[in-house]
Amino acid sequence: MSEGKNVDALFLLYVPHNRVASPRPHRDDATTHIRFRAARGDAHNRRLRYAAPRPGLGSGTPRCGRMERPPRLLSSPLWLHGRRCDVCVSGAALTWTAATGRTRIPGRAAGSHCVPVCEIVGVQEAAGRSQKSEPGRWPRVLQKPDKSQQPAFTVSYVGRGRQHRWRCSEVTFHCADWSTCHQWVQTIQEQLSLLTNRPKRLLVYVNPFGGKQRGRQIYEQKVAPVFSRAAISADVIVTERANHARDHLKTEAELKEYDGVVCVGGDGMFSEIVHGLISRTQLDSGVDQDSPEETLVPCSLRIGIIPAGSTDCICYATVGANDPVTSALHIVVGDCQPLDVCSVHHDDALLRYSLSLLGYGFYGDVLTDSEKKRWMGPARYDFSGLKTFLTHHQYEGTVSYLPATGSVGSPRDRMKCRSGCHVCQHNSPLPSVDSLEDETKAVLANGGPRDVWQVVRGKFVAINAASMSCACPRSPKGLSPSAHLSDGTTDLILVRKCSRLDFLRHLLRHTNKDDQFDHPFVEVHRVRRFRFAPRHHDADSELDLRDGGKGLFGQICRDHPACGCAAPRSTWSCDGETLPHTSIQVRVHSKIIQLFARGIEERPAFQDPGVLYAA
Ligand SMILES: CCCCCCCCCCCCC/C=C/[C@@H](O)[C@H](COP(=O)(O)O)NC(=O)CCCCC
Ligand SMILES: Nc1ncnc2c1ncn2[C@@H]1O[C@H](COP(=O)(O)OP(=O)(O)O)[C@@H](O)[C@H]1O
Ligand SMILES: [Ca+2]
Repeated sequence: MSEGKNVDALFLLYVPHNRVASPRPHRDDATTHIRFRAARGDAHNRRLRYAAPRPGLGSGTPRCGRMERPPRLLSSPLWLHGRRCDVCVSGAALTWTAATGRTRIPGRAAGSHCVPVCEIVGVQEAAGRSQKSEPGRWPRVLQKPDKSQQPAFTVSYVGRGRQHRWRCSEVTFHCADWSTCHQWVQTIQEQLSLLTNRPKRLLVYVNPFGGKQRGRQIYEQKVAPVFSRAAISADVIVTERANHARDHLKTEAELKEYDGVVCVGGDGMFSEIVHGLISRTQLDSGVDQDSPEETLVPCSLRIGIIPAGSTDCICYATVGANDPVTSALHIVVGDCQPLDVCSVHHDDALLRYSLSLLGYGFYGDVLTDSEKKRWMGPARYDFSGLKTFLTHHQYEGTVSYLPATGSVGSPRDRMKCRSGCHVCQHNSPLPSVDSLEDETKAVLANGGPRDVWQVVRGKFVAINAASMSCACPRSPKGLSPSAHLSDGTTDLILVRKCSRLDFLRHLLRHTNKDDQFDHPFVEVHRVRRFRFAPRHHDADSELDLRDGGKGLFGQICRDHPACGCAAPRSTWSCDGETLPHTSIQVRVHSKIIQLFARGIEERPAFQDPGVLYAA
């Protein structure tokens, strides 16, 4: 969800009447455990203040900085770390302020705090002593309230750490009596139940062998507690083989029962989920995926990625961090980030879909070599990367591409895709004719902008298509730093024949601020489609590759490029999987899937500035 959508969500939260004081239906919901009941007018409740929203409010910017005061639903003095606080919840935010200047809360820059309702994870009654959360750590499991102890409730909420990491923070308020405590819990839960974008039931696939083989522990120790705090129920499947998740999604899973699908693993595991969901959606809609000209039907279920793989580039490029708790919290708050998907065909057969990197030459060779060294874990890429760099092969072929005419932005404009990205918003959906400039209308009247295929022939060290930045811990800015998540294009990077030293210079620029495209042997184009054909393309040699490219013929040519028996070939790597053909056609399909993410936040949408509403 973008910052803008956050703001919209806050507006939606304004409640048109005093819900708290009115009698309400009894609801026993196994998931949320909300029990509505009439408010009692006893002595304690008189200390609670209920306020109906005033007409005309709610038009201010609902940030936690200075703003118009939103209508309060409930406010009362409570105790935090033994000190009195004025606590208030509105449809927009939970706020608490130290009652006097002298009673400032230790460890806080100022005595006022604000948590937007849309960033509250959950609320629970929690009796007992005051509880302090440890920054960066998951709060310990709360004890069931012991009625003989002091009544208290704990609010868990999104806290922002460094480098786009989120953590589950918590604050525990102590109340004078249980009645007050119940009222607070009910009121906050009621506001949370109005957030319709939040998932309630998830289907989770865990790859126990991805990355450092910690997928299962990561889910159990870091993610499940967050889901449980948010009252999300999950059906968990630990995969038993490659493509288990894909096949289950494609044919068996009762998708209607879920609000989203989550994978715990790396980019390869995410790719399985995407293939399963896209195939299921196209099958259900009667779309022939083997036809490169078919328009794909977008998938309705959102996908969450809990990073537990080797590269985790999708997570890094869509959230800004590869941190399981951060990703779990993006799922809890119900974020939504559309993504482009490239279909990769060989003639009239779909080979795969690609979301991040489609690479031939250097990255294809790294991937092929690294697959034999899976036992090394994520380090296999460094080992195979060095080996492939030293062999320094070049591959001959023809690249044809269709430039993304009419789209905003270019690969070298340094406009990074961030939360609420205007390039992605502008480039689709297509603008209505009325909104176009006269000049554009004239071009359209003359038959539209001409789609002219461009052709490049030669020897290449690498041919890469980056449909997103492909930022990852190895290269925090990525293969194409200004590529966009959902602009309907992919950045085609051609690294022509060059010396090993020049290629090293190019690679090193992926790790510093210099422009990796600023070399005479590198060109980059933003495209909607492209094709590649290796030199001496013929059907028989494709068959060799279909056997894994490991036939005697293929091996000799790769190892002895000068033998003259045929041009050496690389293999395409598609999001970490090798393709069985070298001759391919690629087409970008815009916004076909959606993630539980919001794009990388430029600045936090909400901060805890210590200054709240203007008086
Ligand atoms: C001298 C230092 C040079 C450093 C250059 C680093 C450039 C790294 C760019 C990496 C882009 C990665 C794009 C992501 C691809 C993934 O889909 C794929 C599969 O991931 P996973 O399932 O998690 O294993 N990963 C790769 O193809 C790894 C490429 C690594 C190349 C060194
Ligand atoms: N239970 C399993 N056993 C073996 N392979 C699996 C299993 N579950 C998934 N896979 C496959 O493992 C591959 C790599 O998984 P991934 O989670 O992406 O880890 P990594 O990032 O280390 O490559 C994926 O292509 C997926 O198809
Ligand atoms: Ca893109």
